[in-house]
Amino acid sequence: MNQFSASQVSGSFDLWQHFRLLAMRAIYFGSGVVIAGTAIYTAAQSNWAAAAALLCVALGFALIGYLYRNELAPQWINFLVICCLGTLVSVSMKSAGILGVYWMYPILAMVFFMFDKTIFVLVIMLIYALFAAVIYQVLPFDYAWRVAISMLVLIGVGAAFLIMMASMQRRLFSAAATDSLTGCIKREYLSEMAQQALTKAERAKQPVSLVQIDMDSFQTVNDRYGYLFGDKVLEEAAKRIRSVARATDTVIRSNGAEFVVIFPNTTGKDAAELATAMLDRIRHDPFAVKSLTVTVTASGGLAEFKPGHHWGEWLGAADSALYQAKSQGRNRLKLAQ
Ligand SMILES: Nc1nc2c(ncn2[C@@H]2O[C@H](COP(=O)(O)OP(=O)(O)OP(=O)(O)O)[C@@H](O)[C@H]2O)c(=O)[nH]1
Repeated sequence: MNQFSASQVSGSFDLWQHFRLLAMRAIYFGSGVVIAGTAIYTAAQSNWAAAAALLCVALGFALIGYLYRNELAPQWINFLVICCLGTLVSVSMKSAGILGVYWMYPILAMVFFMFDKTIFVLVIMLIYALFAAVIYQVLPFDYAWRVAISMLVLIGVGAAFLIMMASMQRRLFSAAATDSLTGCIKREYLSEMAQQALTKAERAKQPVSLVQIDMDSFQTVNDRYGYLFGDKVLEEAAKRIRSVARATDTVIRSNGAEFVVIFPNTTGKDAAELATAMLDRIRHDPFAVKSLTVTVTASGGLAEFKPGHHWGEWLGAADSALYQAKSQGRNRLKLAQ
């Protein structure tokens, strides 16, 4: 329908992924610079072996930052990075005691940007468990429990921030992608929605169908009853289409008086039943605005996706079927062959 799922949000409008990319670049280069500084400090104390090791780590960070400056690094690289930082801080705790604690907080904060939500919880729990074990070993109990609790607070605040970001992003996407007249998704997102539906269907080896619904002789409706009346008809027609669509279906206003409905996990036969119900809902009850009541019909062209086809061919097949429906007298549904 016109609600947006998390996967739809993860399309072109993914602010969080963009923000993560910027943050990760800063994290890799920033960590590289900080570790290089520590290497210089260590060298100044004539601890050459440790200084050389730190310098290698710093160069490694800078290299990852450079290689992944335009895309997010794979999760396993981030996992190695976080393990490396965790180990450095744990070792520094052993030698510097409580001074090492100050590095634990930024590392915990980094985890929020480094991992996809699928493994984020696991990684943050692992890192927290490591840090908690080290602080309980190194610090007196009175310090250790306070530090452990303050870290939990940081994780809680970070998690609340992530949840708020996700909800804000959904709202922003919804506002930007919704057609103000009909409440359907705007035509600009049609190809993206079609491609997403195809990718999911191919991955899950499921059928997927779409129908293109076009209001019949809409120019005549506008000419006879006025453009504002036409607007009300489009608004109401979209509501009727959505009232038949299931929660998983996507309704897009693909043109002036035309809608596309994508039916995931639905064969052409089952989609035809839904599309017929949509056309019935449009034609059966007259559209009423003030004292004016007018019966309007619509035509539909339906196509089930054929494996190996391009999404453009899929839309083209539905378009040809719609053309047939129009040329055979309108007010009917045609299925693509
Ligand atoms: N009221 C209103 N009309 C619109 C809007 N967008 C497009 N239209 C009108 O919708 C009509 C679409 O016409 P067409 O689809 O080309 O042709 P038609 O008259 O519907 O005829 P067939 O499609 O052949 O049945 C045009 O007259 C457009 O001006 C809109 O937002 N509001």
